[in-house]
Amino acid sequence: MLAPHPPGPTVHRGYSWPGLEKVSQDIISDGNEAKEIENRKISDFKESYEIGSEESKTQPNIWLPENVLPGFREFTTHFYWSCYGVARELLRALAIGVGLEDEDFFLRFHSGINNQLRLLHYPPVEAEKLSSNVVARMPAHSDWGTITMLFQDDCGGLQVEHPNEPGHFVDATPIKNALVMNVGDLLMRWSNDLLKSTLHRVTLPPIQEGIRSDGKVTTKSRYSIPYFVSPDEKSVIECLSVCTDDEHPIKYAPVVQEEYRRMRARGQYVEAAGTPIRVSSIAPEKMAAEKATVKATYDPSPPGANGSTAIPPQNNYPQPPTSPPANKQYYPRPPDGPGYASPQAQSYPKPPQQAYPVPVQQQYPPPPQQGVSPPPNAGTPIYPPPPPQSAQHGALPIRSEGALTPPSGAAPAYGDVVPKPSEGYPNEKAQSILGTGPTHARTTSNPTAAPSLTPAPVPAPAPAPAPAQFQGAAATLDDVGTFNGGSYRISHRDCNTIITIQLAMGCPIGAKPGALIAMSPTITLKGEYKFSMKKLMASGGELGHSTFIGPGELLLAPGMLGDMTTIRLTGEESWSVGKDAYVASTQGVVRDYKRQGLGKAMFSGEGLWVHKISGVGLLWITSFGAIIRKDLQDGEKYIVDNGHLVAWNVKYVMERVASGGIMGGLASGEGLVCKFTGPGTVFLQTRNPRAFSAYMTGNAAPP
Ligand SMILES: O=C(O)CCC(=O)C(=O)O
Ligand SMILES: [Fe+2]
Repeated sequence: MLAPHPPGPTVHRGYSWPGLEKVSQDIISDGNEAKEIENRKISDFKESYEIGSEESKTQPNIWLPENVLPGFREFTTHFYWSCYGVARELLRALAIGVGLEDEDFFLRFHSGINNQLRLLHYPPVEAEKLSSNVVARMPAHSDWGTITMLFQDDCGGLQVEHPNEPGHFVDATPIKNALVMNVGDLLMRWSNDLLKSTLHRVTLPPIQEGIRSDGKVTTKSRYSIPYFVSPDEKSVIECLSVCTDDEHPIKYAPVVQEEYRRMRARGQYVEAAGTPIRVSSIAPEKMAAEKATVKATYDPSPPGANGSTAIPPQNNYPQPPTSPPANKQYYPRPPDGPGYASPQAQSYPKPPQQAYPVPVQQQYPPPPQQGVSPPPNAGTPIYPPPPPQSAQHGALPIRSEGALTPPSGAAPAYGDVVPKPSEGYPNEKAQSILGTGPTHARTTSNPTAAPSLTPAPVPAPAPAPAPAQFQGAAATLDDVGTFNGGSYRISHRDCNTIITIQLAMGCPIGAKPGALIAMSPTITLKGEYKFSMKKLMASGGELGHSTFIGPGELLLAPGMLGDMTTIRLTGEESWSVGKDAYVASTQGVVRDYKRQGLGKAMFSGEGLWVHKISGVGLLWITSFGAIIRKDLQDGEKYIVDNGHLVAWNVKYVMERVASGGIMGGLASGEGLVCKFTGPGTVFLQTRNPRAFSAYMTGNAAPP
C-alpha cells in the first residue's frame, strides 16, 4: 500500500489490491445498471503489482520506498529488460513465421519502452466459491498487445479457449521453466488472423490442496508473471501484405497503438471501417478499470486504508510519483581495460549519488568474451549483462570498483563535470561538483581523474590561461561508462583512440560504416542504408548506417587520428555534430543530416553539413587531433573556425571571413566561422582536417 495503483484507467502501475480490478468480458451499455451490479457481485480475487519501463513518459512507475524492499526496483527493472531480450527473439521468430523477409520488422515497432510486467498473486480461496462463480480469479479475455510472455507457478488454473471449439477451454498445464506465449490482439491484426489472439482465463485449478478445519477445500495461491509486449505508442498496426490476398481480405483497419489501447479501455469501440471490434478482444481489465472510475466503484477499500469506505478511494491515495529520469536504470559495470595509469585515483572520492548501486560482478554471468564464448544461456538474465571480468587489451592494472563506477545516471563524459575556469576568463562557469578549487585538471571524460587541490588564486587582470582552461586537452585517461544494454570504454586516447563496447543480447548500436575494427562472432551486423539520392549526393555518400546487435564485444574506431568523447542525451537537447565527427550511438539516439546555411544565402556547395542529433542515449563523437570542450555561459559569445568544430548545442550564426587566407579554395564550409552565443557547450578539435589535407597535398611526392 506504499505504492498504490493510482485511481482511473489511464495508468497501469503500482499495487492493485484484491477487488480493485474486476475483469469482465462483457460490454455493458450505458444504463444497464442491473447487469453492471450483477457483474460486480463477482469480484476478482487477486492482487497485482504492475511495472513498466523507467523510460515510459505516459505511465511512470510507482515504486516502494527503497528501504522497504531493498533491491526490488533494480531487480525488477533488470528483469523487465531481460524479458525484452527474449521478446526480441520471439518477435524475430514470429516475423519469419508469418513470412516476412525482414526478420527485424516487428522489432522496429518495439523499443521495449511500452511493455508491462505484472506480478500477480491469487490468494488461497475456497474452491467452492471459485467453481460457483462467487469469486473469480480472472475471467476469459484476450490480451491487447503484440504478445504476452507468461511465467506461472505450479498451481494451475490457466485455460485457453480451443481454437476450433468456441467456449471449450483447455488447461495450459504449467511446465517447469517454460513460459507460455499468448498472441495478443495487435499481432492478430498485423497477421490478419493468421495468428489469433487467445481467449484465456484463470479458474479453479484441477488439483486442490488444503482442507480447512470447517471441512471446506481451499485452493492454494497462484502466482503468475505476465510480461505484456506492446508496440511503441505511436506505432500504426496494419495488415501485413504477406498476410492478405484474394482469399484473405483485410479484416482490420489500421490502428495506432495508443488509440487502440484507449479504445479498448472504453470498451465501446467501433472501428473506422465500420466493423465492430470483436467482443473477445475487449481488454476487460482496462474496461473494468474505466467503468470503475466513471462509477467510482473502486471497492472494497484497500486494506488498511483508514477503514472509511464512504470516501471514494480516488481521494484517499496519493498521486503517482513523477517519472524518474530516463537515464536512471540498470547499469552494468563498464569493461575493464587499460589506461588506468593514475594511482591518485585510488584516493579520489567516489562519485556522488549512487542511487542505483552498480551490481556486483558476481551477480550476473559475463557476456561473451573476445568472440570465443557462445551467447548467454537462455536461462540467464541477458539484458543487460555486465562486461567481462578480465582486462581486454592486456593485463594493465585495474582500479577499484569505486573508481571504475561512473556516477549514477550520467555518463562520465558529459554533464557530470563542469569545467572550472582559470582566472581572467570571467564568463565561464564557476561551479564544480567536487568543489576542489578552481583549476583542477580533470578530463571531460573521466570522473576519476586527479584534481588539483590548489586553492583559488587571487584574480588578476588578463593572466595567461591555466592548463585546465579547456577540458579534454589532456584527455588521455580512459572514458568508461554504461548504458541500458551495455557498457563501453574509450581507450588509447593518444590519437589511436578506440571504443570497446560490450553489448547485451538484442541490444543494438548504430555506427558509421567503416568504423568497425573487430567484433565477436555473436554480434549481428545490419547495414541500414536509408537511401536518398539528394542527400547522398550532397553529403558525399556519407549516409550509410550500420547497426550492430549484441551479444558480444565490438571495437570501433574513427577514421582519423584523434580522440573520442561521449555525449549523453537526455531527450531535452539537440546537438549539431560535424560531418565527420559522428562515430556511433545507442538505441534511442536520433540522427538527421542537415545543411547549415549562411543565413538565407544558402547555395549549392556552400555551408556546412551537420548531423542533427537528438533523442535519448549515448552519442560518441570523434575529433581530428585532441577534442576540447568549451562551456559557454548565458549570453557568452565565442567564435570558432568551421574546420575546428566537432559538436555543439549552442545557438550560432555562420559568417564568412575575409577570403584570401592560406586556406582559399572551394571545399564546403571553408572560410566560414561560427559565432556562438551561450548557454551551451562546444566541442572543438585541435587540428583542421582541411588544413591537414592541404598540407599533405602540398607535400606529396610528384607523380
Ligand atoms: O495469471 C495468469 O496466468 C493469467 C494472467 C493474464 O492473463 C493477464 O494478466 O492478462
Ligand atoms: Fe491475459
